[in-house]
Amino acid sequence: MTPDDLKALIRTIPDFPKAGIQFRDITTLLGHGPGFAASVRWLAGEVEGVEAIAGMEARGFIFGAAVAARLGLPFLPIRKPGKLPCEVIGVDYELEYGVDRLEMDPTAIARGQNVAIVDDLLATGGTALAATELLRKAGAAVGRAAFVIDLPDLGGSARLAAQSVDVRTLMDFDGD
Ligand SMILES: O=P(O)(O)OC[C@H]1O[C@H](OP(=O)(O)OP(=O)(O)O)[C@H](O)[C@@H]1O
Ligand SMILES: Nc1ncnc2[nH]cnc12
Repeated sequence: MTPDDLKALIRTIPDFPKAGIQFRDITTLLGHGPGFAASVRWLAGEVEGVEAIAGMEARGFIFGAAVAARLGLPFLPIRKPGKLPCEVIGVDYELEYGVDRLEMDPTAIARGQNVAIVDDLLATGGTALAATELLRKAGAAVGRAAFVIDLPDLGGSARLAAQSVDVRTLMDFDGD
């Protein structure tokens, strides 16, 4: 399947979760077996060579865990607040339509371990930057991040690049 075939599987819902947001919904891609498989294959190819995959709750778990299993790598869940039973480190952040917090177990990775971030979508980059900060605090080397969808108008890709993260995106939606 081509990137255009995969893009055609994304559903756009206007004014969700707030007025003015064009919500790019992956539910329809996940519901298409060959499309989901092709997306996971593409993501895995972009991050091959790292030692672990980190994914952000919730949609990052879907793609991140599938990529980690495909590559035979550990998967590191970065969670929304209050979910992890252990001591955590956390970061508050802003995203396209709100504010939130991410937490992780700081003992989950070895110092210097080369970790790639995988998520469904990159918008302002708030989520991925918070994950990068957390992973680096825990001692990881974060050099790469891969996303199915980029919203380039919101600048996340440039923000991550400024933090020395090599960003890979399968498709973009720029105001269309
Ligand atoms: O680049 P940003 O502006 O930070 O936006 C991108 C983030 O927004 C969505 O997650 P959301 O917080 O909506 O949570 P969900 O995965 O639980 O749906 C998406 O899955 C990304 O993680
Ligand atoms: N426009 C958007 N569609 C889907 N998920 C998002 N996360 C942040 N912005 C989003």
